[in-house]
Amino acid sequence: MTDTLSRLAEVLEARKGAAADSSYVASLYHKGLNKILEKVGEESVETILAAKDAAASGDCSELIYETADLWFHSLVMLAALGQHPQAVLDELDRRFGLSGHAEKAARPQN
Ligand SMILES: N=c1c2ncn([C@@H]3O[C@H](COP(=O)(O)OP(=O)(O)OP(=O)(O)O)[C@@H](O)[C@H]3O)c2ncn1[C@@H]1O[C@H](COP(=O)(O)O)[C@@H](O)[C@H]1O
Repeated sequence: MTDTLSRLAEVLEARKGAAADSSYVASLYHKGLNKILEKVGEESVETILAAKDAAASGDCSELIYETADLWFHSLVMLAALGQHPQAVLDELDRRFGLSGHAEKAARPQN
């Protein structure tokens, strides 16, 4: 699972030097952070709507598709800000060893 994130992170990094019209990710970088954040917002809403539909119909295929779009655009956002997905996995690993109250107390301050 983490191998997929690593390979995708490598591709996202490589797209930083690419021409705007050469790929979708390159075009997002050229449009800038606001466009990337707009896409994260759009995909969040689409994921929520797909979850509501999945709960009503029992069919989760659209929910999986939209969640992949949301994860992907979140990775583009992190890459645009110089962050690797490993940082998020490290944070989840850190929380894994903490109980609810301890986790809140131990949250790193920015
Ligand atoms: N995982 C993805 C991925 N998921 C979703 N998308 C794109 O995200 C867009 C989301 O759909 P929308 O309809 O919301 O977007 P749109 O209408 O194209 O764009 P807007 O003009 O509305 O912003 C689609 O164009 C999808 O093709 C992705 N594009 C690329 N990847 C990965 O990123 C890698 C690099 O992609 P390129 O930079 O395109 O080579 C690829 O090899 C893939 O592994």
